[in-house]
Amino acid sequence: MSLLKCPNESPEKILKLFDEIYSKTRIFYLLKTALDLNLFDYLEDFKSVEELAEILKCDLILIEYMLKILNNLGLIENKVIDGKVCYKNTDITNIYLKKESNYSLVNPISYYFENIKNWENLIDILKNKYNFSKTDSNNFFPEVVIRMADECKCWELPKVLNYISKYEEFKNAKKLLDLGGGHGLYAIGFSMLNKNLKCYVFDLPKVVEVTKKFIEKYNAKNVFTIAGDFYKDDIGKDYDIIFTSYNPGGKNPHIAKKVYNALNIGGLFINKQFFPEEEESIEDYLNNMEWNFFKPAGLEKDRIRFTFKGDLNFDDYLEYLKNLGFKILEVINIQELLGFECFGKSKMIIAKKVK
Ligand SMILES: C[S@@+](CC[C@H](N)C(=O)[O-])C[C@H]1O[C@@H](n2cnc3c(N)ncnc32)[C@H](O)[C@@H]1O
Repeated sequence: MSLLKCPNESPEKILKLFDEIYSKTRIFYLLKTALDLNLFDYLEDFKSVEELAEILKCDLILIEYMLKILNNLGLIENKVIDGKVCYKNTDITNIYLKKESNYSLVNPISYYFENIKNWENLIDILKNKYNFSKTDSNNFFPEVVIRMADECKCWELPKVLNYISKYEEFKNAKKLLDLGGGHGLYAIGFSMLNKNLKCYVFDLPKVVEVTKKFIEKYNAKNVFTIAGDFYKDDIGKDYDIIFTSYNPGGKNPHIAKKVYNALNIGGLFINKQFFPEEEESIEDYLNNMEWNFFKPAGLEKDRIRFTFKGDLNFDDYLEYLKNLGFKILEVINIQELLGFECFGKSKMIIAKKVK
């Protein structure tokens, strides 16, 4: 091996790949630390680096750099006050990154910090050294739905509620089912928009215990829970609206049939789901890998993220609904409704039972 001769290809690509990824990973852990320290809760008003380091009991130089980085990321802004550089949250940080804010995303974001541990253990997961089927869906979902509540109430929930409230069928409805409703915020919101509506949240027994707490929190007098498993149990009948959002049965023909049977003629089936149909980007591959890390009992996951055994693809699902006796009134692209895309592409189908 000669020290005087270079290999045929430069190492630039390899070194840059690792360097770029390392930089992003450092930012990831820096953000985690900022949230762990509740740093943004202290930056509602301008504070100097010294003041903040003192409050947090942290190293002055390191805090100074941390603030410079957060400033660079657009999460905080700076101003010189009495000759000292001071920092405070930008508006978006005040809304979403303070623990105590009404629209705090701190809990949903903590999902990333939990999940990254799986990637640290990837070799064990790949070699199946971990038993990732230990938990079942009844124990797995209560925590998930609390996170989803915090997340949806920031944007998706009000957008969806207001969209649906325009429908005459909604205005005239008396009985609504939120199937796999989890936290129940959709049902609670619907009951606020139509005072004559009785709303039922159907979900697994341990999840409805969480739903009840949200019902109490929002003092929702017209919202009730039904504990059950929608694959096995009766979901009730005589509904004017059946709403369902991101539930594992949302692309399943048997659940669609149950919904059809439980709806009144003229009633609406409103189904908001991810319909992942292509797998092409590195993000898709990563997400699908992650989806396969973990298989709670009671959930028949399929290979692609957000899909389950027996699911239909989007076109076949619409065809199936039409054959059952639904008229498809609208398909809404959720990312257009939200104004941005995150977590993948989802659609909301609004179908009317016509026969
Ligand atoms: C991803 S969460 C969606 C929660 C809520 N609908 C939302 O969009 O924010 C899926 C929900 O389906 C419920 N679920 C899953 N399997 C179920 C089953 N077999 N029977 C009843 N509910 C189920 C979960 O407990 C959870 O509340």
